[in-house]
Amino acid sequence: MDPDQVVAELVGMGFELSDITNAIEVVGPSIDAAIDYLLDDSRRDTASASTSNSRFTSHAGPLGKRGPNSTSRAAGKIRQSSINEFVESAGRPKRSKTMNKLDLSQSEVLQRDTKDRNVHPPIEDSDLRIATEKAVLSSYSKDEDVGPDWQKKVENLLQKHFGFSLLKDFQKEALEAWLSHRDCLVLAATGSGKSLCFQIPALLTGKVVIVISPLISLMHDQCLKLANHGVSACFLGSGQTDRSVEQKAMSGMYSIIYVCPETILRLIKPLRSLAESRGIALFAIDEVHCVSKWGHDFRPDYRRLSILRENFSMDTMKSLKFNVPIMALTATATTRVREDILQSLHMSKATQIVLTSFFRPNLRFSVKHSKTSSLASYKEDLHELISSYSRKGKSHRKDKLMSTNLENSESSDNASNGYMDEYNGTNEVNVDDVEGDDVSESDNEVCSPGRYGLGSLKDRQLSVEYLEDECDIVQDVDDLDVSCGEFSGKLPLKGYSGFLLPKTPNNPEERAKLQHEPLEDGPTIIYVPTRKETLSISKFLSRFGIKAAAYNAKLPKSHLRQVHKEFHENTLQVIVATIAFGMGIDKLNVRRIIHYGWPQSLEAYYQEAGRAGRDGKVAECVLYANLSRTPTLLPSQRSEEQTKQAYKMLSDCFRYGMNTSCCRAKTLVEYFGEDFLLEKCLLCDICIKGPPERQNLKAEAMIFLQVVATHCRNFADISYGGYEGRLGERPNIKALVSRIREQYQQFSTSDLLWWRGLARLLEVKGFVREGDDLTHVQIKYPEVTERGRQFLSVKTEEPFHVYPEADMLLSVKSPKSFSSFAAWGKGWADPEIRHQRLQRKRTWKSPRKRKSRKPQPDCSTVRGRLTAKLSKK
Ligand SMILES: Nc1ncnc2c1ncn2[C@@H]1O[C@H](COP(=O)(O)OP(=O)(O)OP(=O)(O)O)[C@@H](O)[C@H]1O
Ligand SMILES: [Mg+2]
Repeated sequence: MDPDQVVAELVGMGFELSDITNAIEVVGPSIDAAIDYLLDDSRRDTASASTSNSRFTSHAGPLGKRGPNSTSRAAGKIRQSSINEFVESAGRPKRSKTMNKLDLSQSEVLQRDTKDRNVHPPIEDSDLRIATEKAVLSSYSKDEDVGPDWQKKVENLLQKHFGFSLLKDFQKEALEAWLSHRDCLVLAATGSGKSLCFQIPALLTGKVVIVISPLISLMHDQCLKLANHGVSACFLGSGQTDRSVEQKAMSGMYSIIYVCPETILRLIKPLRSLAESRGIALFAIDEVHCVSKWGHDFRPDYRRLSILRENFSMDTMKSLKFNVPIMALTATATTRVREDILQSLHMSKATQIVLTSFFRPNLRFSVKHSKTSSLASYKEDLHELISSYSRKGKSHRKDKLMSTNLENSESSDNASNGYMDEYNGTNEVNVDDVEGDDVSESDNEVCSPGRYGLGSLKDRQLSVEYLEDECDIVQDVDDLDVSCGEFSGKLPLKGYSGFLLPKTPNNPEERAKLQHEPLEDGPTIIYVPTRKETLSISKFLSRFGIKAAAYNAKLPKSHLRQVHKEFHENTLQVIVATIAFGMGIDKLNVRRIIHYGWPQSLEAYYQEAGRAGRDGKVAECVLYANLSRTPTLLPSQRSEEQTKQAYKMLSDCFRYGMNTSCCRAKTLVEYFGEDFLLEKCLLCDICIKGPPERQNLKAEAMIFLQVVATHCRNFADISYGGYEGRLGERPNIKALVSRIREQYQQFSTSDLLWWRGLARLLEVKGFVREGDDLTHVQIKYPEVTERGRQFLSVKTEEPFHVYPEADMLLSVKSPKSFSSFAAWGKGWADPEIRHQRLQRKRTWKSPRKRKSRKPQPDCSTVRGRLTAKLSKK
C-alpha cells in the first residue's frame, strides 16, 4: 500500500499524525503492522505504568491477547463475523470434522430446545434435512391457545432457561396483550428486561418469533445469550456469512429469528410461507424509536416496516385466524415519538401501551463544566477516575506513579505541542468561549484547534466533510458488525432479578445514605464525540496504569471484538467509545458512564447512561461539557425538518446541562412524558448540593427586554443602524448585549454568557422568543412577546425571582480580566486601535506557533510527505 494511503487510513481511525509517522518509521508502510504497533502503544503505556515506568518492548496484542487473525486487518474487514464464532469464543467446543454443519454448542442448543417441542436439529445431508424438515413442520402444534395456566408455564420456562421465575409486571402486561392477539408498544427503562417480552412467546408456542433489530452487534449479542440459555436463534442479514442459515430459518428451524429492517423487506414472501407452515407468533420491533424522525436514531428502513401489517393480516392471508401481532419496544420515546411509531407501523387502534417508569433509582446523575478538549482537561476531569482504579490496585505505588506521570505528561505535552498554556486552568471562562456567534453554529466544539497536533486542523475546522469523517454516525445495520456478547457464557443469573432488585430504597433517609456510598468494582464507559478522542483519552488513561481501550467504528473489527470480549470478561477497566459502542449492551456491573462532551439529545444520553448499574447497585452518570459554549449539531444528512428537530433535541440536552435547580432524574423522566412520583431523586448533583441562591433579577430583566424591544422595533422599521450591525440587519443577542454594556454603566463589564442565561430564563417565562426562522440551540435573535411587553409596561414592585443557570454562575465565578469591557469593546470600532490589537495578537501567538511548526517538510520521508500534503490543504 502507498504510505500516504496508509497514513490517510490511520488518520481516519483517529490516530494522531505524530504517532502514525513514528509507527511507520518503525514498522514500515504496512497498515496491519502499524495498527498493531499503535494499539500496542497504549498497551505498552499500561505495562510501563504498572511496572516501574520501564518501556515494554514486546508486541503483545492491543489488549494483551489478540485473536489469531488479529494481524490480518484485511480479514477483519472483508469477512463479517457469524454467530458460530461467538459461540466458539464463549468457551464451547469448536466445530469438528465429525460434526455436522452446526457446531456442537448450537446443535446442543437445538437439541435441548427441540426436545421440548419435538423439533429435530437441522442436519447437513440435504435429502435427509428436507425429510426431517417435513416431519418437523408437520409436528408443529398449530394450537394458538396456550391455555389459562400460561403464567405457570411461563414460570417453568423462565426457571428452566433463564434461572429466574418471576415475570415483572410490565412483562406480564405485554404477554397478556400478545395472548389476546393485540399489538403492543412497550416503553420500559434501559435494562428492565424488554427482550423477555418477545422471547417468551417463542418458548410458549411452537411458532417462530421474528425480531427486527437495528444493529448486527445487537443481534449477535442476543443470539449468543439465547444459545447460552438453550433457545435456538439465528440472525439474518449481511452479517450472516453462513448462507444456509437463511434457508433453515425460513423453513422453521429456529425459534427466534433476528433480522435487520433492510433484510426483512426482501424476505416477505418466504416469511408468508413460514407463517403458513410453522406459524409466526409475533413480530417484535426492538429499539423501535428508530422508526421516528422525531427520535434520536432515525433509520428510514424502519419506517417501511408497515409492510408487516399489510402482509400478515387476516385480510391478506386467508389462513390466519387473526393478524400476526406486532410488539414494538424501546427505552427512549417521547410522546411525539410514540404517536409516530403507532402511525408509521400501522399498528392497530387497540394497541396496548405498556408503560413503565423510566426512572433508574440507583443512578447518580451529575453535570460538570469542562472544556473537554485537551490533555489539561483530561487531567483535571479524569483524575478521580484514575485514582479510583489505582486505589483498587496497588494504591500507594500507583498514586505515586500517577503524580509522576501527571508531571511527565505535562512537561512532555508542553514541549511537544505547545498548547498546554492555552488551556491551563481549564475551568476558567475565557472571552473566546463566548464569541461563537460570529461563526455559524456548525463551528463545532468537537474540532477545537490545536488539540491533536495536526497542524492544519484549524484550517479544516469548518469543513463538513472533515467533521463527518470524524464522528461515528450509525446509519446502517452493518456499521458496527461486532459482537457484544457475554462471552464467558456464565451469566450471573442465579439470585439476580433485574435492576429493580435488589431494590434501591425509596424512603428519603435510606436514599440519602446512597449519596456518597462508594462505588463497587466495575468498568467505566467514557463516551466521546470523535474517534480521535477515543484514542487520545484511552492512551492518556493507559499512562496511569488503567486498562483502557478505544472503541470506534473505524478501528479494525478484530480489535473491536477483542474489546467486547475483554469488557464482558471484566479484564478491561475503561472503554473510551463513540456512540458506536451501541444500543442494548447488557452488562450488569458497569459502574460509571462518563459523557465527555455534549450528547446530541437527551434520548441518546439517557440510553447510553442507562448502561450503568444494571445490577441494581449504585452507579454514576457524569456529563462533562463545556457549559460556556453552545453545543453544535454533529453533521449528518438531514432534511430541513429533521435539522429543526435535531436542533430541538440538542437544545433540550443543553438545557438539561444548564439547569441548576431541578433534580436531574426528574428532568429526565419528565422529558419522556412521565410524572415523577418522588419529589426528587436525592442522588444527583443538584439534589446533593441544592440549587443556587435565588436572585431577584427584575432590573436586569427590564433592561434586557427594553433593549430588545427598542432594537426589534428599529429592525422592524428598517430604520435601525449604527453600532455593530449593518442597516436592516436583525440584532443578535451579542449585539444587544453590547448595546446594554454601552448604555448602562453598571453592566459595562458584564458577560455575554450571563445575558444569554437570562435570555433563556425569560424565554421559559414566555417574555421573549426566538425571532429567527431557523432553529437554534439557544435563543439567538430575541424578540419580546406580548407577555414580555406587559411585564415591561406594568410598573409594580413585584420581584422577578429566578435561579441563575450554570453559565450565569460560571461567568460570575470567572469575571473578565479587563477593567472596562465597554471601553475595551469600543476600541475595536476604531480602525487604528483594532489594527494595533490585531498586530499584538499576532505577535503573542507567533512564538508558540513558530515553535511547534516544523521547519520545512523533508519529502524523502513518509512524515515529511504527509506534513507537506496536509499543510497544502
Ligand atoms: N423477570 C426478570 N427477572 C429477572 N431478571 C430479568 C427479568 N427479565 C429480564 N431480566 C434480566 O434483565 C437484564 C436486561 O434485560 P434486557 O437486555 O432485555 O433489557 P432491555 O430492557 O432490553 O434493555 P435495553 O433497553 O438496554 O435494550 C437481562 O440480564 C435479563 O436477564
Ligand atoms: Mg433491549
